[in-house]
Amino acid sequence: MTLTLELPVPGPQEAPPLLELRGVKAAYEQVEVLHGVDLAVPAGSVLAVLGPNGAGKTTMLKVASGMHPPSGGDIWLAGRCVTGAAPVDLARLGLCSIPEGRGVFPNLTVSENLWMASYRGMSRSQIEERVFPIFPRLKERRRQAAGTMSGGEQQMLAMARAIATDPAVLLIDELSMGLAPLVVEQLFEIVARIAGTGVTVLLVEQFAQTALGVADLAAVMTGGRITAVGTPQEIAAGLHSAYLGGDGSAEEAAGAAEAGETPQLKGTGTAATLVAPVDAAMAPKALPGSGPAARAAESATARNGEAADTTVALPVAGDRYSAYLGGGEQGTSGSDPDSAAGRGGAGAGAGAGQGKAHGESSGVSQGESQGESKGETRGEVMSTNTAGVPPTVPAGTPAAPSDGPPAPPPGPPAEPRTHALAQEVAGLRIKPPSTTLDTQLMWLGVVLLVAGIGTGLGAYIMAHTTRLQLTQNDAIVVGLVGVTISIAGMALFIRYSLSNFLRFWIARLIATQQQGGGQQPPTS
Ligand SMILES: Nc1ncnc2c1ncn2[C@@H]1O[C@H](COP(=O)(O)OP(=O)(O)OP(=O)(O)O)[C@@H](O)[C@H]1O
Repeated sequence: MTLTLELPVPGPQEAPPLLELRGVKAAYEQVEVLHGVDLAVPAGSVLAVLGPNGAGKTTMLKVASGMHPPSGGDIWLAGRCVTGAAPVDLARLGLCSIPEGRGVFPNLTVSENLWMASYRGMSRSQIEERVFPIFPRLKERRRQAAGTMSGGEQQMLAMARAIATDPAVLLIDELSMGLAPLVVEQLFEIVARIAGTGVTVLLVEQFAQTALGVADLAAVMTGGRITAVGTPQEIAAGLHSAYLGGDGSAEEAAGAAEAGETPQLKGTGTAATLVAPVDAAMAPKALPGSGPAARAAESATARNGEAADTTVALPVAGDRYSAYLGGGEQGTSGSDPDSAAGRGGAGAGAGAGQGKAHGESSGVSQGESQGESKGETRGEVMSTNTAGVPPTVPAGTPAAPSDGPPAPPPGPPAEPRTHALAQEVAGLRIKPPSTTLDTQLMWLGVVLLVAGIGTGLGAYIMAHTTRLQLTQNDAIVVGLVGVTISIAGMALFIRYSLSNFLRFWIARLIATQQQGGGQQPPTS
């Protein structure tokens, strides 16, 4: 009898995740806080990790960026295991993090803070040219001490510094911390724009609604583990049923999303509690200008040669709606931040109600121009984008207002920097973790080597001096003992010092060959 096994063959477009945590454990002072985190971030996607206080989100990001050593598991970047790599090396490759609490230097000016990004080889003027068009507010305040700026501006500065390094992967920790909901919304909009340029984003947030609005994928972390992964809709529905005991339907979740207050996950342990209004947390808040479809439209605009409007003026309601329409024009009635917030909430509510966050909610159509009220491209804010697969836009989607210029068809987002990163990461030197015992054995090897040489020399000298006559046989025996000790010492030294060096070069050679014979660079 012949048994035939059909093994699944990966499709040609199935790229490995750009960043992956496999069974990652981490501890502080022997107390384990991550108990085996598995998470894969596809190239070019935005993955939002939600979770209550103390779940381990920050620790997870610290481990991913090399700032905290894992006590188990591995970190993979662009197909290579980078566990143990120094944070500065990962940052040089393009894995940048915006830490909780912003991490700006309060006594330095805005410009001086930005110049810190020059470690990636860019000049000061290049950094400013790159950042100021995106953050005009920072340009206005470039000579101001960072510590005297508002919380939102400081967070902007932290983001600007990360963007200045031309990152491939951005890790963002609690963007919303201590900020007003409207500012949070504006910052998340910038995140969406950054993602639209092909940057892979892993963000952790407690403000579920806004984070889900920009995410392609979402995950929930509780008690040091990832407990759910899915589309933002699935996660929103799951949270809803978990905390309210309802059926988690989108309709139910949508019902109270117009309440307007920013929801927050709170608590510790395996179950979080939601701070009121509970329902508002369930419906992902569709940020105009964010989400895969909007990013695709923006990317298409850039490809078609139009100047992509990357200026995020505050307030930015007009820009947000123009992003949906694929053009660079400002909306006609989008300058009122309050109404913008209201529209966002209403859009999210309606979207969740239909299962895919249609942004053409009544709120929008009331406040916006005729054309925008028909802009069904906004419906895809909640679509899933996995493994670099371009987000799709529903068939028959009108991409522009009927009386306006035809907008370019939405296309795939900008190419993620996967290939460049894969090449760079192949050459990354990872210093293997050396234990105290390793070091001690290495030094023992050195001591034995010296002692062996000394013994051999001593035997030679004694055999040739008249004061202490040794027979030739004695001299040979002592000499052989010395040589044996030297060889043992040399072996120990090589084992515990040089072998790490050799292993690195062999691994690098193999990785380079794999890269050369594998995926070809994308042709644009
Ligand atoms: N430096 C530290 N020393 C000791 N314990 C720590 C340290 N940092 C964090 N912890 C503990 O690790 C656990 C996870 O903390 P972590 O900050 O990663 O959680 P979090 O999900 O990011 O929480 P939050 O949302 O409040 O920032 C908590 O119990 C915390 O007390």
